[in-house]
Amino acid sequence: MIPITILTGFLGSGKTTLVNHILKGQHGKKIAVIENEFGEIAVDGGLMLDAGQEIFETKNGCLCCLVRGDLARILEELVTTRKDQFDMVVIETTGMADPGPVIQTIMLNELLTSHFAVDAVVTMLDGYHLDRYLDGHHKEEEVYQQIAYADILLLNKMDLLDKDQGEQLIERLQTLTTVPVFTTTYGTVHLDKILNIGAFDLQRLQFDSPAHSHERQLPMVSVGIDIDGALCFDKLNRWIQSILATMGPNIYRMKGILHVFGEQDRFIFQGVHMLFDGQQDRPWRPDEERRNKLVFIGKDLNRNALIESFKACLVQSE
Ligand SMILES: Nc1nc2c(ncn2[C@@H]2O[C@H](COP(=O)(O)OP(=O)(O)OP(=O)(O)O)[C@@H](O)[C@H]2O)c(=O)[nH]1
Repeated sequence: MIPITILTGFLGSGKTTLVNHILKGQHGKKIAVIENEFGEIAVDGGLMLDAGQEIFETKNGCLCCLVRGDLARILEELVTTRKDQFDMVVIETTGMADPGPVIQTIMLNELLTSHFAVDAVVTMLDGYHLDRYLDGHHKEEEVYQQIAYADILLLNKMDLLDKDQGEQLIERLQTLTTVPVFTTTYGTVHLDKILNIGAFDLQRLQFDSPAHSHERQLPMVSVGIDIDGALCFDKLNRWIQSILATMGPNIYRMKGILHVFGEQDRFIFQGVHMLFDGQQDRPWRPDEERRNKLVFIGKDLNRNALIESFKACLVQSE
């Protein structure tokens, strides 16, 4: 049986960072990684190493693919046409999902159950924002669900916490679940701790969320922008400052690949609430269309204001 690891975790917790760690690692294992994303515009494919086609091979021989919806089809294709090319699978679920439907997709399909076995649900947690998601006004049911489903927890972003904060979070997690908690920074974890460990426990599928609440939560929405044209860097900077100041608490996740005027390199930006990171990336390829692709995921986002204020950063709008 081929083991499947289901990697889950809330928006911006560090799942894609861990996937890149797996794809880059010289671990000698043949791993097929399947990415699944939420958001109007697919950005993760562009942020992953060597993305470009539906299934591709990375430098260390891992297979990788990007799925929007049809998980069963991709797994069937892997097992019927590429079975000798990998010996384990990692599925990265969207930050908004509880992993239940992914597990069901596998377990209710005869072809899949004859080849695959769910090995573990690994849940990535954003240590920096975790308290916020577990408490009060900003409480996120999905985070509780992802903890409840987990066979292993990875408490990530330890670089942003001091020792006491880290210990307090671990203690808090131990009141919610009995599974092992490993701490990570940028998803760096020994793969033997999370892959092919035989930790999956079907019982966890029937849990009652300890945090089930009847408070009305605002729905999570996504706003995608996909336009051509070059951006004025100064205007872009001011725009980012202003959206962080006005919408930061409501922006759970933002990410994009941008075309900055006069630059040969792609500009990548990533954000989780007020934490923002923007940097130059690899050069645009000659055959690559220089478009600006961004996605915002959050609550109570003003779609028109976001789109129109972004368009005002294009050079031709001066
Ligand atoms: N400081 C710090 N930042 C991190 C760490 N891990 C990831 N990040 C940053 O957090 C942001 C989100 O990381 P991703 O790996 O894209 O998170 P994700 O869970 O795949 O996000 P989704 O797109 O919501 O699925 C990026 O800017 C990362 O560089 C960490 O350990 N420390």
